[in-house]
Amino acid sequence: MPPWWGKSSSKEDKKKSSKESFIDAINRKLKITSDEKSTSRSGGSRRSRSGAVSQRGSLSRVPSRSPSPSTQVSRCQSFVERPHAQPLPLPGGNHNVLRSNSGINASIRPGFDRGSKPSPLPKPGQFSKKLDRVDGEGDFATASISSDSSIDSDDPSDSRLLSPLTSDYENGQRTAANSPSGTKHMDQLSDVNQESKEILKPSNISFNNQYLSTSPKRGSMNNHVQNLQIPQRGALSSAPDSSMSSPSRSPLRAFGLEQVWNSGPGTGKPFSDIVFLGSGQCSSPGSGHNSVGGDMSGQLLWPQSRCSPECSPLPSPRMTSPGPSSRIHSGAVTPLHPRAAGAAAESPTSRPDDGKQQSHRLPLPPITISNTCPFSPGYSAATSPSLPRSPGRAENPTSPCSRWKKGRLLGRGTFGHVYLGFNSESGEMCAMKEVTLFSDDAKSKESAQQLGQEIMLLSQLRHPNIVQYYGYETVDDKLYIYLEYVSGGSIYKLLQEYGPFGESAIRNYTQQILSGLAYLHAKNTVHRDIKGANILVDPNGRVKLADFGMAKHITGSSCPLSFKGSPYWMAPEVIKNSNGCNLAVDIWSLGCTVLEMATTKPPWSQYEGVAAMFKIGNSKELPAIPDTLSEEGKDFVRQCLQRNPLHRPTAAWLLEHPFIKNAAPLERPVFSADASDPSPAVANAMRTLGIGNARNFPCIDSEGTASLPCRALKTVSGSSDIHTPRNMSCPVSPIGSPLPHPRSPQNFSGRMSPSPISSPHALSGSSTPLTGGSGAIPFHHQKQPMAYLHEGLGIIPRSQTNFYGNANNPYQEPKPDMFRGISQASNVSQEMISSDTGAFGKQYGWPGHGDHRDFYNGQPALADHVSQQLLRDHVKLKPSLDLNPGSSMLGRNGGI
Ligand SMILES: Nc1ncnc2c1ncn2[C@@H]1O[C@H](COP(=O)(O)OP(=O)(O)OP(=O)(O)O)[C@@H](O)[C@H]1O
Repeated sequence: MPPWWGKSSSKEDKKKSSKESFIDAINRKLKITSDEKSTSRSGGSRRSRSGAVSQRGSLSRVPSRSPSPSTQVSRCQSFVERPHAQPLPLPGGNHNVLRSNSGINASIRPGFDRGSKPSPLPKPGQFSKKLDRVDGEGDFATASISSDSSIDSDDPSDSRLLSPLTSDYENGQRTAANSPSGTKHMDQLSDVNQESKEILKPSNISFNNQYLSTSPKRGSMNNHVQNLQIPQRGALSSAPDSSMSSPSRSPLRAFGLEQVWNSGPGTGKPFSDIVFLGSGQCSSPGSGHNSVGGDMSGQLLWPQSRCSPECSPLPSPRMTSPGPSSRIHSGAVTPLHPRAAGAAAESPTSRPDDGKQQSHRLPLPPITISNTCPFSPGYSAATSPSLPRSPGRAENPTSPCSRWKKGRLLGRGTFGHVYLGFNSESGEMCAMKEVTLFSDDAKSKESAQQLGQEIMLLSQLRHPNIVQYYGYETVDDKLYIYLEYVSGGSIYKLLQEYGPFGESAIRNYTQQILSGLAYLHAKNTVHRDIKGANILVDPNGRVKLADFGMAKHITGSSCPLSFKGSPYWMAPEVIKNSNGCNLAVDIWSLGCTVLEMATTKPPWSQYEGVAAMFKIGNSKELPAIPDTLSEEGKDFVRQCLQRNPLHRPTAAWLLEHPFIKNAAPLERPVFSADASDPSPAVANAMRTLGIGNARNFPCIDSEGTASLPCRALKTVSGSSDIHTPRNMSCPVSPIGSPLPHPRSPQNFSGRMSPSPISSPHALSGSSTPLTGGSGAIPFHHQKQPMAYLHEGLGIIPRSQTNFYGNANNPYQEPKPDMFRGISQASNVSQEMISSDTGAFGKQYGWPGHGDHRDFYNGQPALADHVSQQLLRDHVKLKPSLDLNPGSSMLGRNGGI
């Protein structure tokens, strides 16, 4: 028995106990009600109409089985994703195995792996030796662990750029070109270390220059893996550090200072992150793993030591999540449940007599039924009370969400891993974000609250340019968050694959990003991690904001200091810790993202991480802007990159910028001739929900300012006055559009073949330097009295206009003629805007001056008007639904 098993009993007990509290905390956070439970249970008849439904009632309440194998094995799950992992044998041949390289055409292929042979099980001793050897090599890291296991290919700091151990799991090819970099970086680390201490003095950058010392030895690792790897207070974004939670992370991939310092273009490690800890907890770079999470008191971390099993072909028994396989393309993410998957062949901790645990339906029915299955009538973001786990549930295919099977790995993030989910009954797909919960950490309660807050926030969002949240559930020690599946990958990935976008694509994508941001900001919520890696694109060219791990609802009462984001996209005020929690930080990041789309790199990428942050935070310089962008594009970027956040236009304003207004529409409309019909999956879900005529399902326009029936889209899709009807996807379709694919992103840019990543140095030679925030902007200086649209909240007299009105922001000199045409906006939008503005303005004295919108207290600001309208429309059809924003209705809608 491996040595760690000796401790597992007590630790497992402890963990189990703590997990309960963790899950309870989430459930409390999401306001579980017995009504929800009742509702979902009573939905059996309705569920029966949908293949996607679950049958909660089948759950038994048999006490939990012995915990040791399941959790141990599940932690080793990642090993099956390793490059050389063999397909697991599927006992009984009765498997529903998802194997798909495409991820889109996943199909159930019973017995697919029947001929596969498991890899020989490594002996524990071998494993220990391997670790020890690795440890010995890993002492270069003097302090702890940073970062996550994220080798998400979407991430600019993708491990492919860092290590030969990594590879493009999309292409299934190892990327060896950068192989020397890792060693080089390690060698440089000590020098860099000293340099960083200088650079990171508080006088320069406002965060604590503390290093979390931990031993690179496994002793420390033990502590890590026992903990819920989610940063504490305020670190929504900083998910559990996967390097800790998932030792599978390669040290060469570790994101810490070593990457920041070596992330310049010459290093092949662009856009790496510095990892800050919130009060000692790990936070890790965002999916880009260039994200910085944690509060300003965060601590700078050193990269992960070489404890990573990636140094070893053997899986760590302490893996908390699937390891960052460099051949994830292989689709080798086993559909087996973690308890079965890792144990069967890959894990040294597996037990040969565990066959009865090897269910092939993933995820297994939850131990704690947090909510019902997405798309099921009983589904709700709210949850039902925990239920004891039935040992027989693995064999019970009728439990909630049991029809959702975990497919290939889509990407990795700070919180965990994202898999394709497929419902073999309905054919629906979704993205399953898997987060491993370890809750014996003393601060797990707080972490649970954060995670619950993120889920709560997501559940409130519904917009065609925001990845739709469907719901969540817990299975064993894992939390699954179900999201709309966006199959096209991220902008970052497209840039890496196809090179810079053409201006037409940039305009179009930017418009959609802005639409999502306008909606988000209207809810007084800041994303805080806008960048190419966090923006997904579907095959129709529709853009979806994703990764709300750092999102924050800004309440009027407090705005804690935050140091969140991805350094190269991070606004100066965030780095300088001066009012870094404001909506305008997203606008800055958007400007960086526009440059990223134009050049494949964010601004200041010619500087290594900390130097770039220093530049951003302290220099008056603004980045070069490529001449490939039009004057309108350059101006748009200048608007976004104004150092003073108060001078940055709002998202709603920017939607009227010529760069956006003149954006060419998609070649093909999102909606076909029969555009009034939602996708079959949605229609099916609606029927299941008993909502009524799917053809009248209301949609949200891109600004979150309107709620229109889908059928209206056909009419307004050609209108330039409403920003994004053509980009609407209404409503969320877990399957995707049945429409033929319009031009692909590469066709936007006209670049069919990958182009080399342009050097920022080269760019500087052919670019127009930006000179401060108020450069030569033609319309910027044209002043005339006018009304302003503030975050979609209404026409606001000039004298009251402020881009980001709040108590801390003095009014800004308006941007007069910038959006001259706004008052001539369509009647539809005008009506929607003005009708809401009055009430809101009266009630809150908008804008600013201390009063803040509080969408979460039931006050109907315009953005919420959309949700309210949605709900009202639903209620007309289903009067029994609860309109209370805090009720399960929102979650239920979100589950469509
Ligand atoms: N809805 C989705 N559809 C398709 N792929 C997705 C989806 N959500 C996430 N992914 C993939 O998974 C990756 C990681 O997801 P995401 O960034 O949301 O995780 P995270 O843990 O929140 O990351 P971060 O470290 O940035 O906080 C993405 O880069 C993307 O490749």
